[in-house]
Amino acid sequence: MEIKEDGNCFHETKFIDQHGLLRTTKVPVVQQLARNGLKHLPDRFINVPLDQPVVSSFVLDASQSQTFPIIDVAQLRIGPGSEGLGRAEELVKLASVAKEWGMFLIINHGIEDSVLRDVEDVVRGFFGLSFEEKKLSVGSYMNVDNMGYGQNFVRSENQRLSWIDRLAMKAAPKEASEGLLVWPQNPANFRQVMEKYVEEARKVCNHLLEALAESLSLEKHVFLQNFDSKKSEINVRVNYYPPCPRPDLSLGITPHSDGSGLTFLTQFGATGGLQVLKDNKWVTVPWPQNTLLVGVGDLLEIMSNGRLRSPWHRVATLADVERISVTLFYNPPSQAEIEPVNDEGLGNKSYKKVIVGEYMRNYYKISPTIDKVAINFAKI
Ligand SMILES: O=C(O)CCC(=O)C(=O)O
Ligand SMILES: [Fe+2]
Repeated sequence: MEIKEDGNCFHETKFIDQHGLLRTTKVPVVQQLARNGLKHLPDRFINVPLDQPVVSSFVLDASQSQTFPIIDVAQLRIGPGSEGLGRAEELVKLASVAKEWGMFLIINHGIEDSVLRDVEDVVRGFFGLSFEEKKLSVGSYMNVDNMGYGQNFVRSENQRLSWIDRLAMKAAPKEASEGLLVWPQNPANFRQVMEKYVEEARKVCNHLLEALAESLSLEKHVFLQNFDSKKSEINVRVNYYPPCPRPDLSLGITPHSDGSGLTFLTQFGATGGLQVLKDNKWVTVPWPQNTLLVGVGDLLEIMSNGRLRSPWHRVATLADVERISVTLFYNPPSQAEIEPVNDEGLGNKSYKKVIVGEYMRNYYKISPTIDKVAINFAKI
């Protein structure tokens, strides 16, 4: 089916073509297609092989879901009496789920409900605006960092598209997006709310980086030492997945691993979109509302010399309901060099020293892809 551009409802996006020329193309605003009650999926949005429809994904049953335990962050904190069994057991659970899945759910993380509710309000506020209001509220950028309001990773005129509109910005360091209108002006408190959330999330991530190291019997600072408190980067991506007429044929995000250190996620609205490849099967992550999800990124895989692996994951769409997730990508400063931890028990190093910014540039250059190959950049 041909996609009719409805008034000005398209993302105008720039990309460098294979001859190195800067090109501009227009891609449909998915939310607008859904708002217009689209009944048939336009061909451009078919982004899975036709012989591998998304419905073949696999849901954990109750017994298997024990392999995906929820981590109680309060148990991990060091306080009076916390060196006892509770903390030790929680660290064992953390090591096991992080190694097996590359991602884990957390509760009792210390981020107030009101902070999360405010995030939900501003994000829904933004996506509740008309397209014109959204365009006025925030700029669109399609640079190497994939920022602004638009589609994910547009690289050519004719490429397949994902069933998503996304809003991406750099939240830390504070001056990272100076001069760019990447923070929505509407809702007016968007930036303030998001920055508060980001700083709360940073504390949790720092704590988890220490706990992850400890859970692997490493010195607790070995990962966290790479995350300078002033220069580390936190990029925010709000993923908006409207109801999709053919969830079997169109993914919200195609398979990828995150290029980050740690990824920190919350979701609003429906659950059941995130899937991870496990033992060669796409498994729907059993992610209930009111838990947050933390994922291992490529950079942490490198720092841990592959003891932790960044999971290969994707996002399925849903037929009747919208889903929103907010992803924080927590990275060491882009000038920082990272290398696998020095640990006798690990044997040979499988990854080399890399500069974070160079790793990320390569990651963006070759993503999206059909396999986890970006990490080869750091493999020995
Ligand atoms: O929407 C989700 O649950 C996951 C999003 C994701 O994988 C990403 O933003 O990298
Ligand atoms: Fe991801």
